[in-house]
Amino acid sequence: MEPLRPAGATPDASSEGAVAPDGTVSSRGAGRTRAAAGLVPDTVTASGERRLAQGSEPVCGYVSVVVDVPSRALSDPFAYAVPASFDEEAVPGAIVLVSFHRRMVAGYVVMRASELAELPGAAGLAPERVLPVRSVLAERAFGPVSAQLAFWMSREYVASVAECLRLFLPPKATPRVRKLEDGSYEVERPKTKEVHERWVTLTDEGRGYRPAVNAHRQRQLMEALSCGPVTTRELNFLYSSMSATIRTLEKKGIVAIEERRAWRGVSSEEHRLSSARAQVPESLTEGQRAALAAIERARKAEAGDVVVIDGVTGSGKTEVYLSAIEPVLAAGKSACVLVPEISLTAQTVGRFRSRFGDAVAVFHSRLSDGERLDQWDMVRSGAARVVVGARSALFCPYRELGIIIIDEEHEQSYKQGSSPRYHARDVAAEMARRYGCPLVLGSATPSSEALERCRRGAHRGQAWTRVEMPERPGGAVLPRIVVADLRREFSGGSRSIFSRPLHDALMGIVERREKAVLLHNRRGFAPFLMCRECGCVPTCKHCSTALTYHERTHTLECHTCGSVYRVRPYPAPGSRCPQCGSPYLAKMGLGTQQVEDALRQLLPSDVAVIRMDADSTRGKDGHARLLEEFDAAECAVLLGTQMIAKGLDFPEVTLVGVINADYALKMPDFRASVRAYDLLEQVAGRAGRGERPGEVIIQTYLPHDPVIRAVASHDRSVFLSHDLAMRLDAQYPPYVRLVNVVCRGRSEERTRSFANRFATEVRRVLKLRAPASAGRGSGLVVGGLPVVLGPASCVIERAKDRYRFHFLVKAPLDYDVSSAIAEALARVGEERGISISVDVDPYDLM
Ligand SMILES: Nc1ncnc2c1ncn2[C@@H]1O[C@H](COP(=O)(O)OP(=O)(O)OP(=O)(O)O)[C@@H](O)[C@H]1O
Ligand SMILES: [Zn+2]
Repeated sequence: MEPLRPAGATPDASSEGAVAPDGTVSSRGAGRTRAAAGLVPDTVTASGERRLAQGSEPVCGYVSVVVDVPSRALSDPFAYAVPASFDEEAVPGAIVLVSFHRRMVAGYVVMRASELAELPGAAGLAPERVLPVRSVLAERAFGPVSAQLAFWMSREYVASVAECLRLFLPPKATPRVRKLEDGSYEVERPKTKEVHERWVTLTDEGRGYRPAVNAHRQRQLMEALSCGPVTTRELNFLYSSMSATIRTLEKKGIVAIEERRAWRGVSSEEHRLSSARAQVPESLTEGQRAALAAIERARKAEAGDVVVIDGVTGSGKTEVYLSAIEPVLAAGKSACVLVPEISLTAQTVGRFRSRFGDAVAVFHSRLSDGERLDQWDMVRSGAARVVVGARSALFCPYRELGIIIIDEEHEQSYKQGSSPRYHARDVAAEMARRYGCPLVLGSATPSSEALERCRRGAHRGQAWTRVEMPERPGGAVLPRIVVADLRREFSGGSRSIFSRPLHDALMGIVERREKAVLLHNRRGFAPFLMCRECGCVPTCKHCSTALTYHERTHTLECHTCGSVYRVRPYPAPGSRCPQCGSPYLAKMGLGTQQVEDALRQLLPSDVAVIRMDADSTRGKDGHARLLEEFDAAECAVLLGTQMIAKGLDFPEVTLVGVINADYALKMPDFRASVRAYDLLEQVAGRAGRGERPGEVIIQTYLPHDPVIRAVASHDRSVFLSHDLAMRLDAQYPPYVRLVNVVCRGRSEERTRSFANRFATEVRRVLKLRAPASAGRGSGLVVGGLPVVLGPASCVIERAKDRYRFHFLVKAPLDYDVSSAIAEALARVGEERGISISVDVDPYDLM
């Protein structure tokens, strides 16, 4: 056996701890207020402005304003004076127009004081140097807690305060200030408008009114109104033009017309899915009662405690959420429920609406601007006190937040992929702390971060408690799991997509007229090589990650440390598996469409084959339509990518098949196996949720991998003990914190050298901050000093014509790594043509 040899770089090991000559470094104080330098600009056009401050107006107070300019360096607020005419509007939360460095910009008021010296950091400023607020662009858009949260997020995620504050604004409300050619400025306002509807109601007098026998129209109108108010739009639609009749009866005082705000996005569209209702169950399971008791304790404690519901698939977590929200609403407070974007289907939303009616606002990415704005206003006005949405629903203008619930807590989609790169779980925990309300995290496969915090019992001063729900209600049992060993299938001469066990099970479904779900996962697919005979996937010698195959250069590359290995994949002569020497070291890849074709060939034509992937679900109701089709079919197979794995509750599904579990297993990322485990456990959970028992068939070349063994035995510890030992050994979360810094630029050389300078600066800052007691060369992370790894090329080396280099910082859990990076960033400064992204607690290391 000949080992693969590195042909390129070796890992950077130059991060040595050393005693700093001087332990302290001055840093920019967050929340300090400065004076904005510059002259009052030329003129401002009054487009959209009600009025502008006059230079001579008396000053009635001072405000701290965060200016909305795209620079990380400008996070500190600046002081402005409040002219008397804006006394009432220039309050914290308002958006104002101010002049800043000779131009006009929008800014957010974060504090107000009557004397300049009362603003933090403004003590030394001379009042005559402070410029006036020129105009108020929008009334109060966020409250004081939101402002504090934005400052917290800015520090935690090394992002500008303005960009964090923007999260709390009404949808599309960020005003743009543009300089026109003639030197004047124009404020572009959001274009979305409110919609009002006219409602027709019977007056008290009208109730006894009997129209004349021949007054046909009037009789129709009276009948339509007998059950309650109706909109003029509906009346005109039902009885083509009712306007004249309405006017007549209004004059007589029989009906009244009232204008009300219409809430777009609360479509009373029928949910045809059988499972989109949530009847109150006759009794709760023991696990459900225990979970509710823990949530109730957290609610009473008012300390922002966290309850992790560790409940197997189908254990009834949704029912726990619904029951936990009831006392919150009874206390007059609001509830925020986050679900993964993919779960925001008729099924989940229907369950909440069937329990709480129209008081449920919903946020998902398919809403139009108008719908989004209305849903937001519904929350602000108090008309909706339950919000169900994807991660951004955290930032709604809640009236007294009383509970935050995050379903499928382990989901990667809770991490925002662009700046500010926050994680909804951590922001929610901080919000829970500030509001003193419980945070509930539910999952069948809780994240290792959540489990570790529960094991310790606390995190950042909040209590973390885990409650198990090990059983499905009503006697439903977890499905039987069969592992189909593809190596044996291959050596037995089979080249089919379906192994013998999966083939037979599908035939059983056809015979019994049941339903099956087939998973073909290709998310984040990076080409890799795998031995078709022994299942070996070449991994890096310096890192425990799978190597990525580069077709052009015939190399395997490690994207964590940069090592490069030459390779000849099958069918090139000389192809050899590094483990068993087999010539079948082949590139892996198979599309969903190919699987669909094979299914149609295999199954009789009266079996519905429904494919759900990014292509087939385009369009507004793509998902719902396909699910309804599956629901309505008598006998069907639902084939899809990971989007079919979660949350779906179809009792008639008795078979789940996984085409190839190994795509999910071997990704160049330390979280690859936990993602594979989560996915397999979730998809397996779609089987046997009803009365009939379920079966799961997992096809794999790696039947002995701890992930497969854990799923097969319904025993998470088989996987966890292996995964956690690896993470502790390699120093990965949940034992340390990671920060991934990516630098992008058109010039490869300049980007590389910038990344080097930045990494060097980070190392310097870390050294300076190290306590004198830290020994020389101490590179320990757990309980020791942070280390910097890299820079190296990113997995995706070049994207959109930009070269990408990254370095990783590993720091102890309680180390303030964000401020160290912020300080290093301030020292290297920004460079033209190079963009930097700082990702604290990253999920995507590609
Ligand atoms: N106490 C109960 N008695 C009877 N049926 C219940 C009870 N609680 C929940 N159910 C039903 O059990 C089914 C599964 O519940 P639910 O979808 O909430 O599971 P889940 O824990 O969210 O599962 P997953 O993690 O797989 O999404 C639903 O059809 C629900 O109506
Ligand atoms: Zn490596």
